[in-house]
Formats: sequence, structure tokens, C-alpha cells
Amino acid sequence: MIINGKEISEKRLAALKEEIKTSGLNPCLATVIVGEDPASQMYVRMKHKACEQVGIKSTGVVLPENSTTKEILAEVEKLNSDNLIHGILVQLPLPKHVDTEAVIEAVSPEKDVDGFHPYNTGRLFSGMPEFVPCTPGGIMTLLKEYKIETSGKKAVVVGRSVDVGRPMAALLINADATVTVCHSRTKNLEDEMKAADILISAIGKAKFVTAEMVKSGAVVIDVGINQDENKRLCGDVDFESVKDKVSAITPVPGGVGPMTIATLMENTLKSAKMHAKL
Ligand SMILES: NC(=O)C1=CN([C@@H]2O[C@H](COP(=O)(O)OP(=O)(O)OC[C@H]3O[C@@H](n4cnc5c(N)ncnc54)[C@H](OP(=O)(O)O)[C@@H]3O)[C@@H](O)[C@H]2O)C=CC1
Ligand SMILES: Nc1nc(=O)c2c([nH]1)NC[C@@H]1CN(c3ccc(C(=O)N[C@@H](CCC(=O)O)C(=O)O)cc3)C=[N+]21
Repeated sequence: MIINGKEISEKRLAALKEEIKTSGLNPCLATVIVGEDPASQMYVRMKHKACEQVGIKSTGVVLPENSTTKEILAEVEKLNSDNLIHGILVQLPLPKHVDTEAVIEAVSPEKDVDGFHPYNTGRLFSGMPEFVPCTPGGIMTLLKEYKIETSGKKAVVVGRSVDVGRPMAALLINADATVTVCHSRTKNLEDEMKAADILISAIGKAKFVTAEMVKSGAVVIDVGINQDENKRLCGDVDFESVKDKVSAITPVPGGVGPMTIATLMENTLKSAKMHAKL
């Protein structure tokens, strides 16, 4: 079975649009982008487009590549204190000279729709999530939509980044899976991966995961966004060779990516609801 993230995302966005229309709320997302990386610009454009689609207002702060950490922090502070803004997303990666952790920590946890602030990662790891990072959150939605059982299953997450691997592991623990997290220093990676009932690959290497590395009948979730030898978009998984061996797999494009955006919209509405109660 091929898991259709695009379809589920469209369904969630349509539901969100209805909910926003009748909510009486005026949710607003602010994005911050530093520099002119074309991939980052494209992602931010996609996020603004999704906002438009569901009826969330959006505003974009664009800062020059050579901005200092202090200048970025000042912009974040302005957004923190703007009562009309419910969600703040600082597009990553930031330029190398910028203190990314300081910027992430500067975003008010109540507006942290990316779920990257240590307050929100801490809540997630304590089993009391508030804002869940969009990519792993979107993956959990996909698993639920496709009625894929996590309880008691062996889940293997390859990648330990703060934005994907770690929160993915926390969500799977919270969902009663038995979780192994692998990374570049993992010994016998192939054996670890082959033991997985649910394999989540968030590595960033084109076609890294081949059929020999996955268990027959496993569920494979491909987070990677890479380019193949022909400069075409592809995941971490060698889709063609793996798809016939597994019970379910996400394609790239059309799998996890659209769910990231849908979850960002859901987090922004959630934030607007929380602010309305304050
Ligand atoms: N679809 C979506 O919505 C999203 C997709 N992405 C994509 O997902 C991928 C991962 O993103 P992100 O987590 O931010 O990336 P990072 O580069 O921050 O993390 C990559 C992780 O993979 C591990 N890794 C790298 N090479 C190997 C290897 N050969 N064997 C085992 N582990 C390895 C690294 O290990 P170590 O820690 O030891 O260095 C690290 O933990 C990228 O392709 C990115 O573009 C990201 C966000 C959203
Ligand atoms: N603060 C922050 N938050 C993020 O959530 C964040 C970020 N920084 N930096 C970069 C990564 C990457 N990311 C993606 C979002 C959507 C798709 C997506 O929709 N992809 C489409 C394909 C798009 C295309 O055609 O290239 C798909 O997979 O079908 C992919 C990747 C969010 N990220």
C-alpha cells in the first residue's frame, strides 16, 4: 500500500478551512526567513500558500543573509509581542554565523508552532505535548489515518535531529511503540533497520534505504528530501525496490512533506484558540 500524504493533507486542510470559517478566530502565522536560499524560499512560499488556502492570515519577515543573531532576535521579539500574531516560524537552516539555538529559544513557547522550543520539546518528552514539531506530528497523523498500529511495535527512527528524529522517537514512545534511534555512529545499522516493524528514515541521503535493509511487511516512512542523480526530488528510500516488499510506504514527493504543511496549519489554529482563551 502506498500512503497518500497529499490526499490526507488536502482532507485535513479542507476540514481546517471549515473550522476556521466558523470559529470566529483570526489566526495569523508569521514566517521569518534569513538569506536567499532558493529551497527555503520555496518552502516558505508553500507555507504562505497553505495559509491562504485555509483562511489563516500570514505575514513574512525577510532578513538579509548577513543579519546578526541580535538583529534576528529583535525581529522575533517584535513578533512575540504582537497580539495579532499566533504562530512564529523561523525557517531553518539559518546562516552558519547565526546562533540557531538562541533564535529557537527566543520564540515565545506559546507561539512556537514549529514545536522546536525546549519548553515544547520538554513537554513532548514528558508525554504532555503542546506544540508538536510538524513533520513527526504529520507522520503520526498518517499512521492514525491509515490505522497503522504502533502499540507494542518495534519502531526504528534513523536520524536524531531536533526537528525530526528526536521528536519522532518521543511521539512513538508516547504511542506505546518500542523505539530505537539510529544515527551516523550506529553500529550494524542494517540489522537495526531490518528489525523494524515501522521504519522512519530521516537521514537526508538519496536512496540510502534499499530492499535488503527492510523487513518484509514493514511500514516505511520516508522523511528525506533529496535530489537523485538526475536532479529529481527523491527520498531516503529506494522506493522502486522497497515498495513491493513492505506493507505500506510513503512516496517522495506526496508523502510526509504535505503533512508537514498541514500540521503547521493545525498548530497555528491551535495557537489562535489558546490565545483566545488567555
Ligand atoms: N518531508 C519533510 O517535511 C521534511 C523533510 N526533511 C528532510 O529529512 C531529512 C533529514 O532532515 P533533518 O533531520 O533536518 O537532517 P539532519 O541533517 O539534521 O539530520 C540527519 C540525521 O541523519 C543521520 N545520518 C546521516 N547520515 C547517516 C548515515 N549514513 N547513517 C545513519 N545515520 C545518518 C545524522 O546522524 P548524526 O546525528 O550522527 O550526524 C543525523 O542524525 C533531510 O533530507 C531533510 O531535507 C526535514 C524536515 C521536514
Ligand atoms: N522552521 C522550519 N520548519 C520546518 O518545518 C522546516 C524548516 N524550518 N526547514 C526545512 C524543512 C523542510 N520542510 C518541508 C516542508 C514541506 C515539504 C513538502 O511539502 N514537500 C513536497 C514536495 C515539494 C517539492 O516539490 O519540492 C512533498 O514531499 O511532496 C518538504 C519539506 C519543512 N522544514
